Amino acid sequence: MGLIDETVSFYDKEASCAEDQIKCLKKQLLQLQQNIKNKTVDTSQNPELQKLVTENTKLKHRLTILKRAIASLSHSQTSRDSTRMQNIQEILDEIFGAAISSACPDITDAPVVITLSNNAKFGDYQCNSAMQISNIYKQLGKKVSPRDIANKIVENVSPHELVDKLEVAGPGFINVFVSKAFGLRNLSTIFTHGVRPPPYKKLRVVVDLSSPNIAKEMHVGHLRSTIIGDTICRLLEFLGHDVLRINHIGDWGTQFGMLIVHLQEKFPDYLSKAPPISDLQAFYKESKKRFDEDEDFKKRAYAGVVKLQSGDPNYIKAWQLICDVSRKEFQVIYDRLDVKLIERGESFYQSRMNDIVKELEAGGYLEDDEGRKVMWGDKNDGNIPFTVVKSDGGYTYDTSDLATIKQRIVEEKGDWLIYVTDAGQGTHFYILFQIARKIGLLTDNIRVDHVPFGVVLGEDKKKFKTRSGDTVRLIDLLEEGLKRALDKLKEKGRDQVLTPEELKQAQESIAYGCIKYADLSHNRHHEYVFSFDKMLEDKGNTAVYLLYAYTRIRSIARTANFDDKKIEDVAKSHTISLDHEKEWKLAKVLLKFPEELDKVTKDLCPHHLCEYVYEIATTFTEFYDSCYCVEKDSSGDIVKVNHGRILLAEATARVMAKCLDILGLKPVAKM
Ligand SMILES: NC(=[NH2+])NCCC[C@H](N)C(=O)O
Repeated sequence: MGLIDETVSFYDKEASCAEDQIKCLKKQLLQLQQNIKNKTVDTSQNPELQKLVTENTKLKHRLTILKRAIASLSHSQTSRDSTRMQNIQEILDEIFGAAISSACPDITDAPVVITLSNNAKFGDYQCNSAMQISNIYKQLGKKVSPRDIANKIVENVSPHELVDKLEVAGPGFINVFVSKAFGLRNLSTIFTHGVRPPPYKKLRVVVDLSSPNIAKEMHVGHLRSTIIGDTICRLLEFLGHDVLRINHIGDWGTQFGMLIVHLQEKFPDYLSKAPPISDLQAFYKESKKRFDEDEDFKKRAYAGVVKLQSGDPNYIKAWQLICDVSRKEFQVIYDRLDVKLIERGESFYQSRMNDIVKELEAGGYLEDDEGRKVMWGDKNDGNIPFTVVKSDGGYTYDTSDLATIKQRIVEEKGDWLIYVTDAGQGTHFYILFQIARKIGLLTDNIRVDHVPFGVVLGEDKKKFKTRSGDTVRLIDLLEEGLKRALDKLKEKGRDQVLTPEELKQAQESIAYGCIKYADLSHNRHHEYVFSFDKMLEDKGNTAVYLLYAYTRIRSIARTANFDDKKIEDVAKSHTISLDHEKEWKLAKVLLKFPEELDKVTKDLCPHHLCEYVYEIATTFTEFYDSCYCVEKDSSGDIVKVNHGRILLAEATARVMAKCLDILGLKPVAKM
């Protein structure tokens, strides 16, 4: 046998030996998997395995403890920041997390379940982990009662300023009572440093909102996107993030071919004299009619798109003229609603679309589909592919969003991308994110959200339309809101009391406030019925109720003749009063502010915040009904002022003001 043969046979043997080992390991693995499935890992047969499993459990456990320690360390460093309110839920998660790890060292990743208590008798928060942990023990063949576990957890909770008292109740609930000292210290930061959220890691967030289309109607769907998107931006800005508010207007579609050619043919001197196209919708309809009926025109329109997209100066000029008309109309709406946006429409991405198409092509991602170039996300999930290039070589909405996501990640260095559109575009964004992951653009450290919302219905529960069946013009809608708000104010006789200027401010505050709030207070996933009558009611969770409630709270300090300066002084010399049951109840609602913000940050559903601000208003009424702040005698002279309560009322007003501000509502001093 030659040297080569010998070597070959040696490696042959090695290989078959390795193969045997693999087979053996596979068998063991299979056995193990089977055992795990049957939840009866019989390690007693194999002491080696048993050792490994124990070792593994210990390691995992140490890892959990370490992770929690790191989290609590980094948190306690920031939470010692005495200039901000703290998130109670988060603190409880941490201290109970640590206590549970110590109490149940034999369980890895034991569940830490902390909820708000729905009955003050049972404390303010509850830890409900013991029941679940008892079940886990049961599966492991150990019988431990939830109550025993709960007691053990309580023994292991290290003392914290937040916790006044812990109580084991019922089958094994742990009731947590928040301490007044903690409450007082937290609420006092409102006077020393203003209403501030707990610290968040600053992120670069790109929010795509509003995004109407040039020359087409800006409809209620765009209004929803504007309102919901604006609130999300306001929230994230308040949390200290760096937010880029992008208005991705549709300014580059094929409709421009027909619009421009129609403009050129109807107003040949458009380059020197501004064409009368202020009614752009009518102009759009005219050109669309020609486009549909006249084959020749259609051809010229298609050629027009090509000219525009290749940058022909005359076409660009015409395009700008048309865009400007729409732009001005949009701006009127944004100004009225006080929404700030950066316009960056589809046209911005023209060259970037060329680039991304080239990249996808080079990466071998594109498939030919009857002349179209398509790209799949996950082929197995039943969705259709993206059309990246049409058969005529043009790009699509899909292509433009591939460019937006790349631009926002690569150029804007976004840590978090948010797209606010109607729910009908859900699949589009689902596929977009899949593709972005597939090409390595979207990585795990970047958060992306499509924020969908349901359709707006009329009171007849059908699609929101005017009586004649046309889409409702937003400007008309806002005008009607103004008219109805004024009627409401007059009905209450406010026109007799307020100055014309005050009346106008109240009218605008109510009109725009109620339109925004009606939208925001509904779970955005559902459709909602647009009803001026409902939104202008002054009872229940409406903007009108809240704006009135807020003004009333603000006026309390005024009755005591306290101005801002005086309140600052009082805040230095007195403490917020928390003794009365209703005072403490109100205070605890205010203390929830950080966790309410956190909730909205997680699921981007603003209705949580609406429910919260409503809770503040109703709890305040309860407090005010049983606790006097300013006492006057029969002649109206002040006989007693309760400084601590005025401070509590003022703290309430400030938290409420912050919530209203995030919701885009503008309270006025008098209404
Ligand atoms: N990047 C985006 N796709 N943003 C949303 C655009 C919305 C689109 N213009 C429409 O009216 O439906």
